Amino acid sequence: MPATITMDQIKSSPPTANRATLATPPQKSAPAGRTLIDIEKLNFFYGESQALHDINLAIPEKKVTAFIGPSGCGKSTLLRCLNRMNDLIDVARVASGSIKIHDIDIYAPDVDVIELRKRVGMVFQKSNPFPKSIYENITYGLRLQGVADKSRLDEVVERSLRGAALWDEVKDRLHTSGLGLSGGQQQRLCIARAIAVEPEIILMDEPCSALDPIATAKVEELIHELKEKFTIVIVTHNMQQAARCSDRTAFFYLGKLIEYAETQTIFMNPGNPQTEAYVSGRFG
Ligand SMILES: Nc1ncnc2c1ncn2[C@@H]1O[C@H](COP(=O)(O)OP(=O)(O)OP(=O)(O)O)[C@@H](O)[C@H]1O
Repeated sequence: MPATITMDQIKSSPPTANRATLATPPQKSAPAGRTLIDIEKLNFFYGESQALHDINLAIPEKKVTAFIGPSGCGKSTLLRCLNRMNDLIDVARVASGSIKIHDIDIYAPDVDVIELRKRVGMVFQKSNPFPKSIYENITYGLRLQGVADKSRLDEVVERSLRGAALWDEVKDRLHTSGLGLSGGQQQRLCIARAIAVEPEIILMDEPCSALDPIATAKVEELIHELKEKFTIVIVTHNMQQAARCSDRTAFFYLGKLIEYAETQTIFMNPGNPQTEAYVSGRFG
């Protein structure tokens, strides 16, 4: 079972006073299920250019939440805010607002970012296995944490590969290069690598955009299975994929959250004309 984020795990010291001074947020759509990630009045800039405007979003646990919207609307930026990957970009900054996971502000100065990224894993658009064996790809994160026990590593490799629906295809070639797998297998290997360290949340940035329809179907099926254990947030350009895979959908336009609701509502009965125009293919 994946571990739950605790204060001790993602924080290196007790809460600071500044967290309590955040302004009361305006009302936001309530998620179906317990809120795990709570985004409040988030304003984000690249240099002088504002990429996200006053985002309020409550993401439920153990569900799949899709971010959709036309190119440049800020989907990936918001996704990367959730595990502070944007910290790696010099000009990027959260100007105001907060993102809380289990009620802990992940931008508080005392948060251990490495620990946060362990709890909030990421799978990218293009699969990026390390140029190492399948086995070493999966065990890399654990070894960094100092785990050396072979039977424990073997067990994690099998569990992670089974979890990523890849075990049967690779169990006889664990010590061959991960780069020798097909594109779809490589993406599932990256998912296996992400779940090996037992995150609670998995962020996926267009995970199927480089895959053919068969590999895409496998990853979509996998996403469906993974939500039993993990909270998943997925960015996708593919409307059908959002409709098939997700429980909740957030539609963004020009850096603003336009509508957030049950996926079925967004696609069948959207409340906003811009959402309606986008999901029906009239723009974007
Ligand atoms: N590293 C960066 N430096 C400066 N501006 C950036 C950077 N990354 C993204 N932006 C800008 O921020 C805005 C939002 O980009 P983002 O990539 O989040 O959008 P997106 O909705 O994910 O787009 P796409 O669907 O094309 O991937 C865009 O105007 C983009 O040009």
